[in-house]
Amino acid sequence: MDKLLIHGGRRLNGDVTISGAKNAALPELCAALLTAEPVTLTNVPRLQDVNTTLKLLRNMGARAERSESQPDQVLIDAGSVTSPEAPYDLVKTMRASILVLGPLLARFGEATVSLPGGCAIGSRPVDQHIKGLQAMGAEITVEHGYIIAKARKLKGVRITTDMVTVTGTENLLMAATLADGETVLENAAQEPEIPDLAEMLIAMGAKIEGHGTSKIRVQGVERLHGLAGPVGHRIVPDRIEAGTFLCAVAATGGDVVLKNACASHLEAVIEKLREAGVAIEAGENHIRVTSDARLKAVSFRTSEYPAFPTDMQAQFMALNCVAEGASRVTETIFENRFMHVNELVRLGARIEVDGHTAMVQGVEQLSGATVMATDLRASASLVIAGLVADGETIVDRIYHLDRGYDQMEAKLRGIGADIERVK
Ligand SMILES: CC(=O)N[C@H]1[C@@H](OP(=O)(O)OP(=O)(O)OC[C@H]2O[C@@H](n3ccc(=O)[nH]c3=O)[C@H](O)[C@@H]2O)O[C@H](CO)[C@@H](O)[C@@H]1O
Ligand SMILES: C=C(OP(=O)(O)O)C(=O)O
Repeated sequence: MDKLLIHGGRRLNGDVTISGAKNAALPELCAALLTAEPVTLTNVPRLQDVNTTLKLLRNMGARAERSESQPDQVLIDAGSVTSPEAPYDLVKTMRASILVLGPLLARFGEATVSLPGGCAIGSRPVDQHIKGLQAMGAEITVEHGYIIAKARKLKGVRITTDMVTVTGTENLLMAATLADGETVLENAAQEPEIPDLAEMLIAMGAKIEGHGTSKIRVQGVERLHGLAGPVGHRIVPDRIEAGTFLCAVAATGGDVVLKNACASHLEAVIEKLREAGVAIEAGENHIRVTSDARLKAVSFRTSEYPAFPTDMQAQFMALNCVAEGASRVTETIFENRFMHVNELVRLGARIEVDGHTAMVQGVEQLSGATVMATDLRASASLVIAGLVADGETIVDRIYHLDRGYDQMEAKLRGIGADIERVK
């Protein structure tokens, strides 16, 4: 099993290119199921989750391949889908597989999708996806661990989800594009990946308004067309990858330009970094981060976009571990997203958890050790901690990291980190 071997203490300098967003790529690959014509996506990150989605689409009979000549481009042709099914073997490795449910049901009138299990960060039910599709007229049963959904034709309705759900909004949005009449999604998620998905659907012929706000209106159309051409739809930059690099440079010190990064999608994180003493210059298509002195600890609370993202909680906590003073980190989205705490403590951090809150007392220095990654962003926080720790850190179980970061260790090496992948 691959591990990362890190020798801490190097400053980071230079520039690094941010990849396309995992959380936009996954729904957008699934959106290609809404049409029988080919769809091209560009700026597709090289991630295990993308490979899993491509496998899932091929398993249904679609053509889904990465271009050999242009590796950030993927072509999907769902004209040949024969089996609208997502089996447990593929779904269990990636919760976002649930995103095939809406598109399959809307286009084929049926779908059989394995229920995703819980995961390290929480139980993560999909009841809102199911309730929304039922409101649109689908008959849904759950049998033998599978969601079995049928609908001759989905119908447009007003849906108010009980909470803000990102993939729930995406599933219902995709389903609504081919429904009969108007669907209004109230309490919709506003994460930048949703307007990006909506723009792709609009380019395919969908009629959508209000994306990026909490109320999305969709007028169903008879059919969607493909998105051919060399660009097709270009995936928005990954704000969480960018935020992770900002935290890494903030922690180690240095001067780095993130290219292909969108500062306006990271306002809450950038504000907190500035509060900590990090200099950030936000350009049109880049972000420059400069950090010299020891940072000040900063308290924060995760919440739905545009507030501080839960997907940045672990990485920012790593920063607080070596900052001056005490901070309070409150997680409001997932019930169990402090799995990194015990591993950070093994590196010498001082953290106490009480329910949804972690109290972090900054220390002057962390000391390298072997630690275990438990989920995607927990892994990233351990990498950041390893980059500042004294001596050698080994981060084990990095398959979590490979799920959502595009060549993280190569990118970090490119800006001066001493990090390598070992068996
Ligand atoms: C592929 C993708 O985009 N993943 C992101 C997405 O996950 P995901 O879409 O799974 O997260 P949600 O926004 O749905 O979850 C928000 C909260 O709602 C709860 N909930 C959600 C749906 C539902 O039917 N019932 C229910 O109770 C969840 O358990 C959680 O407590 O948004 C999360 C919150 O920003 C991010 O951490 C993930 O990186
Ligand atoms: C929790 C995450 O992803 P997923 O929803 O794919 O598990 C994440 O990206 O941090």
